[in-house]
Amino acid sequence: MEIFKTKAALKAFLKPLKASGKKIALVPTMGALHNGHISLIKVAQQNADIIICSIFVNPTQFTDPKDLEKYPRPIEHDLAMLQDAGCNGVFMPNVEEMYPAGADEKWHIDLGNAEFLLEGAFRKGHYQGVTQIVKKLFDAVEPDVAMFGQKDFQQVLMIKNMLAHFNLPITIITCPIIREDDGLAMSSRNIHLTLEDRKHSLVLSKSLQFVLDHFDEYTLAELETKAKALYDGIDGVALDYFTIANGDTLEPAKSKAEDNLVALVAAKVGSTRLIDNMIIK
Ligand SMILES: Nc1ncnc2c1ncn2[C@@H]1O[C@H](COP(=O)(O)OP(=O)(O)OP(=O)(O)O)[C@@H](O)[C@H]1O
Ligand SMILES: CC(C)(CO)[C@@H](O)C(=O)[O-]
Ligand code: BAL
Repeated sequence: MEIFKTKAALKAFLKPLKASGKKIALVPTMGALHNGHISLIKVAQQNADIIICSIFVNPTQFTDPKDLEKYPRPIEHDLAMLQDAGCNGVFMPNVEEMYPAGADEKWHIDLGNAEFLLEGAFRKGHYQGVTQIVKKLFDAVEPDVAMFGQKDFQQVLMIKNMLAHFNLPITIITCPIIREDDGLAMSSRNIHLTLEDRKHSLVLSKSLQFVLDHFDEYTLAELETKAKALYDGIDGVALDYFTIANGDTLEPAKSKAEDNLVALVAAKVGSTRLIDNMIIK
C-alpha cells in the first residue's frame, strides 16, 4: 500500500494506471477508521481496480472548534486497517496541501434548499465545507467512482448536488450503514461515549427501528411523536431533531404514500453528537 502526502505524488502514481485503463475508486474519510469505513473499501473493490482512501480531517466543515480539536487521529491503526483491507493507496495530505491559500479560502456553491435543513441547520456552513473538500479530493484523484456511507444521508445528497453543479463524470455509490451488534451505527465519534452514554446511545437506532416496525399502524405525526417519546427521561440525551422526511428534499414527509421516505435523527449523548437514519421506502 502506497502512502501519498501530496497531490503531485498521488497523480504521478495514478497516471500510468489510468492510461492502462484501470478503474479508480476514491473512499474519502476523516480517519479513525472502523468497520463502516472498511465496508466502503470492500464495496469499492467490487466496483474498481485501484482503491484510494483519503484521510483528512477537514477544518472547513467543522463549526465547533472543540469538535475539530478532539477529533480522533489514530493514524497507525488506520493504516494497518487499510493495509489489511487491501487498499492500494492512502492520500493523507496536511491542511496546507489542501488549502494552500489558507483554510478561509472562498467557496460557495448552490446546493439547494436541503443544505439548510437538519444537519445544515445545526452545523451552519457544514455542507459548503464538505463539498469544498470533496471537490478538491475529486480533483486530486479524478476517480471513476466514489463511495459514501448512508449514515451521512444528507451528505450524499449534497455531494450529488455538487457533482451536478460541476457536471463531474464520477459515479457515487452509497453504502449501507454498518452497525454494532446492538444497533448503534458505527462512527468515529463513538469513541468519546462513556459506558453510560454507550447504553443511552441505543435510543437512536431503536427510535428509527420503531418507525420502520410500526409504519403501517400509525399516522406520520403519531410515528414521530411516539419515536420522540422514547427519548423522554433518558439521562444526558438531548434530541436535536427526529424527522420522517422525503429522501430527495429532506422536507418533512407530507404523506405516507410518498415513495422515498427516510427517518433521520441527531442527538447529543453526553457530550457526543450522534446521527443516524433508516430508509423506510
Ligand atoms: N457506520 C457506517 N457505515 C457505513 N458507512 C459509514 C459509517 N460510518 C461512517 N461511514 C462513512 O464513511 C465515510 C467517512 O466518514 P467519517 O470519516 O466522517 O466517519 P464517521 O464514522 O462518520 O465519523 P464521524 O461521524 O464521527 O465524523 C463517510 O462516507 C461516512 O458516511
Ligand atoms: C466526506 C468527508 C471525508 C469530507 O471531509 C467527510 O465529511 C466524511 O468523512 O464523511
Ligand atoms: N461524517 C461526516 C463528517 C462530519 O461529521 O463532519
